[in-house]
Amino acid sequence: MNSFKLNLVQSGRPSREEAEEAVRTLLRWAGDDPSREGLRGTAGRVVRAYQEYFHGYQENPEEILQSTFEDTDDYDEVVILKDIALESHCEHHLAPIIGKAHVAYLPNNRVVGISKLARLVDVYAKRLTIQEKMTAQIADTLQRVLAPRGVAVVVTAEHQCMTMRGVHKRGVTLTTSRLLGVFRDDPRTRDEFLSML
Ligand SMILES: Nc1nc2c(ncn2[C@@H]2O[C@H](COP(=O)(O)OP(=O)(O)OP(=O)(O)O)[C@@H](O)[C@H]2O)c(=O)[nH]1
Ligand SMILES: [Zn+2]
Repeated sequence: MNSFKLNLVQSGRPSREEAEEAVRTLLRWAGDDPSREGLRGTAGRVVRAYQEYFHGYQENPEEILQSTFEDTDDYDEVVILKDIALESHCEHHLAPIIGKAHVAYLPNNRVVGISKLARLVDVYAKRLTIQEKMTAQIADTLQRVLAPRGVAVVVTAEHQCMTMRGVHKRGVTLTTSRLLGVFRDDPRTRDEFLSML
């Protein structure tokens, strides 16, 4: 989502009290009484949890990648950050998506602090999404901002909407990838990346 669309979403944002009331409505819909003692604080907790689950809407992924280092002694090999824990939610059922992301790039003079790669994953994961879109967004943003010689992103995750409900299939993982630049065009670089995973 670009910043213009993001602002539109934000300007229509309900108040915290309205969000809590919506949670109480869902609790009544489930068949319970939101005013009973055990549930009295639940609406507030759920809204605070939503702030965590969806904090990616408040962040600008391009800003995260702004601080780069150029003093690398001409380092020109693949940089790969593996096994980045990924916590997201599907946009169809608001159910958790739990998995891992692997992010690689081949620098073109500039490198970025490795924590920023993990932060970039989080920005897109902490929004409502589907895995294909999240994978593409992570890769495309890296390519656009750092302009490296190539980018590769692989995400493997389990979708709770397939385990807790619906088709009820446990232990199924979905793998998605986006390869750009040399990772797409040069089989040796692609193989090197895949063998490092
Ligand atoms: N491609 C893709 N599909 C997803 C992702 N997350 C959830 N889905 C799927 O989105 C689909 C939504 O399908 P619908 O038929 O509209 O919804 P539904 O009736 O709840 O579907 P079931 O899950 O089959 O019960 C389901 O097949 C989900 O498995 C994702 O990240 N990528
Ligand atoms: Zn889903």
